[in-house]
Amino acid sequence: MPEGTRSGDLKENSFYIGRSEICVNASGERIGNGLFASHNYDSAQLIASLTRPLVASLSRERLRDTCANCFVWTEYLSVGSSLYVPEGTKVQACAGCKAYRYCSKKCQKEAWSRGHKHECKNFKSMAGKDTPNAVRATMEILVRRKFGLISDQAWQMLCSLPTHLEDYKASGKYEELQLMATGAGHFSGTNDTFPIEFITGMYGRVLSNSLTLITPAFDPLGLMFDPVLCHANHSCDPNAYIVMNGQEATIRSLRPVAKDEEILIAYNDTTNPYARRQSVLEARWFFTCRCSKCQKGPNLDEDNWAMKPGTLGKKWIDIADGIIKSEDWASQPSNYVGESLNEKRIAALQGKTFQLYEEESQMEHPAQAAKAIKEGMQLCHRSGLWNAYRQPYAALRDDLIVNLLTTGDFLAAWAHCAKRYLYIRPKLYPQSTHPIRVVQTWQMATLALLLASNKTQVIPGADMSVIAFMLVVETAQTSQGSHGKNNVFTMSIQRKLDEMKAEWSAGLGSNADAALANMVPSQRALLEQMGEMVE
Ligand SMILES: C[S@@+](CC[C@H](N)C(=O)[O-])C[C@H]1O[C@@H](n2cnc3c(N)ncnc32)[C@H](O)[C@@H]1O
Repeated sequence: MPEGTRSGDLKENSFYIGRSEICVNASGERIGNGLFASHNYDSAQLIASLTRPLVASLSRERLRDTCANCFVWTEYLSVGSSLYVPEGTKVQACAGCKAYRYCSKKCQKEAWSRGHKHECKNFKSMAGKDTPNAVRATMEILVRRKFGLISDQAWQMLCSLPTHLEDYKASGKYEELQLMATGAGHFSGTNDTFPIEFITGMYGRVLSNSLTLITPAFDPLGLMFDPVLCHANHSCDPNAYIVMNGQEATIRSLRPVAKDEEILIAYNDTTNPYARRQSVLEARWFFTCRCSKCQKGPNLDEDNWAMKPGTLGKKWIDIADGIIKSEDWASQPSNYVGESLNEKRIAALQGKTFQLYEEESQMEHPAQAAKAIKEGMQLCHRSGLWNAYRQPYAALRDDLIVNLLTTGDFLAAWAHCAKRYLYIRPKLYPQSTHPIRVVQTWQMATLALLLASNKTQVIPGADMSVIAFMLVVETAQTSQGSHGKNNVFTMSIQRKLDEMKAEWSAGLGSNADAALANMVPSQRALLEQMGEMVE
């Protein structure tokens, strides 16, 4: 792809596509394209904005409660999402296919002219079939191209993305790919337009290049596939990220990006240990990551254990040996720690915690999930091996907080939020404007507001309304950097802050600012004590 290529849908022409510096093979040859900055950017700046990803396909779970056009999610929202979704927002099924739902006539009309008019009957004929979203996305691409709704430029850019067909063949998944592609061609009525080999390649591109479609609060909704966004390569030490604002997708800088530097985002959780990151990237995207972080090997904070392998207690040695004997995953590369028996034992315990984490993330029932989360966290804590920030301990705690909020155990949720706020997030997300850190702090602020309104006594002397105010002030500032001033998430926090300031002024009069400033230091000190309430 020549330098200077731009997508027609871009609002800002602030990057170009060129030969990637990070996509290299073992001999250092450049084997792919990537996005490069056309200007210098400071951290927490907008690099580019797209009115809408070319294709966005909701997951099965979100099809029933999310607008297929503007992606507003309407039921059982996360704390982050419930901030900006107007109460009472509902979605209604398309009368034709009954598969897609829309929150308004306007959204339905937009989707209809974007291409749904050509695919509605296809989805109707698939009623009752549990079609994966990558197949639906492939069908949409094929239909829209067939009817001239994807420009030649966007099409060429899509077709230049790697299909990874050879990798699918090598991993024994090619036949399944062909089967799905045959279905996509048949049900979209495009098998007269595109040969099956081409459709298989396009399906391979969707599987290995699509990004996660998210809400502005980073809740996963499905996948997106876009000629520009999908040219961004991965780094475990990214300089940028994608944040959504309704339909709009923006690329923002996580740290300063120099003109002509490659724009790199994270495809997976970069807080995971080295071996885990490598194997996830290999399995899902078929590459060996040689980013600046991976080049340092398993020697960074993410790989630190809280104690030496040889000092593991007898009980844990027995548990680990039991796992090694009975479970295949104990010796998988993703759990690799080292060659000695003690390191293999640690790898087995690590494998167990990741297994529990992955299982609980799939569980729909909060009580079941809570059991697996607690088991995983106890293993991390009681074995003495894990620092609070080492994965999956930190991720289990994140899920525990959501679980406790769902079941109404607000005080326990608060204790874990305080622990995370003080001891975990500065390690995992050192930038104050890191979007995950900002969303987590907002979750904590909402909880503080709730505890304040319930007049919950967290610890003696604590005034949760002051603590809530401090957290809302913090997120109002940091969300401007993480999400941008015009993002619905940022604007809703700002509105909340204005409301709170008005309430404080009504209560304390013209001295409100000075009185609050007086209370903040002692409440901050109490908040630090709250970080010690849980293990
Ligand atoms: C979304 S595409 C990115 C654009 C792609 N590099 C291209 O040439 O069009 C994802 C694919 O890019 C490659 N890729 C992305 N990040 C990489 C990295 N850090 N190292 C090696 N290959 C990478 C992998 O082939 C991956 O499946």
